[in-house]
Amino acid sequence: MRIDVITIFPEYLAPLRAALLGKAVDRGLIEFGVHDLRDWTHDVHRAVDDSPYGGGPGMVMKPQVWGPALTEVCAPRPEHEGPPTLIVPTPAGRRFDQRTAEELAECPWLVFACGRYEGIDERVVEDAAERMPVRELSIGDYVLVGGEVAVLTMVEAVSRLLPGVLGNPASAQEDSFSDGLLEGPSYTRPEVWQDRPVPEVLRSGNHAAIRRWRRDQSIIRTYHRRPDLLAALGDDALDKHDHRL
Ligand SMILES: NC(=O)c1ccno1
Repeated sequence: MRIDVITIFPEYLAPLRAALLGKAVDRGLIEFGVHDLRDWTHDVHRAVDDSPYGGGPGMVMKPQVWGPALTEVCAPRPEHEGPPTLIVPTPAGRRFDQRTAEELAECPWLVFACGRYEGIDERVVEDAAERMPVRELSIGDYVLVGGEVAVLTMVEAVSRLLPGVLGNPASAQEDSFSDGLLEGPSYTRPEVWQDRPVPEVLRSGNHAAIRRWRRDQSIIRTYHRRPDLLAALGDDALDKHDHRL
């Protein structure tokens, strides 16, 4: 997978080259390109924003800067048959969740456009959508100062799903949300800590009972913390879990 990020703060994306993601880059599983939007400015002040039409607070990012930046960064690449998928992080976007991460993990090339201020002139997205798939996505119902932190979140959620990135692929299959439920509690040594023992079933060696216990804990935790996820699953899916709350 190739991932390009366009931003006015390239240094914000430094974590992309650390830890797990850095190892994935070193192993050639992911190719990153980080681009400074100001490289496409034309004036001495390297301005990327201007006042909003219609008035109002804040500034809007200029189409004459974003347009050429996207044209160049999204230009056809010999190693990719088609155009990239353009992701625009915005609080006004559709919700980014585990399903979205799984969908994006299937894309061979992603380009992230990090907006700042009051966002990017709407015509930029409209124009890009004529040449490539565009997804405006939100990582949650809150407003960040810019898209960079959202990009780091989405890139990590997507990259960890790529074959070979996680040491044990089963980890991604058993994660929270992988089956629409929250992951249950986990334990490791010692067997007793602060007079709190590890649940006996986990030490029983009875793998069928352990699977059932973990499934029960997952459904109970989801019921108490995210009942909306249970509602979204519906009864059929819960029956699959063969559980009584
Ligand atoms: N909630 C978000 O994804 C977001 C992106 C930029 N600002 O907020």
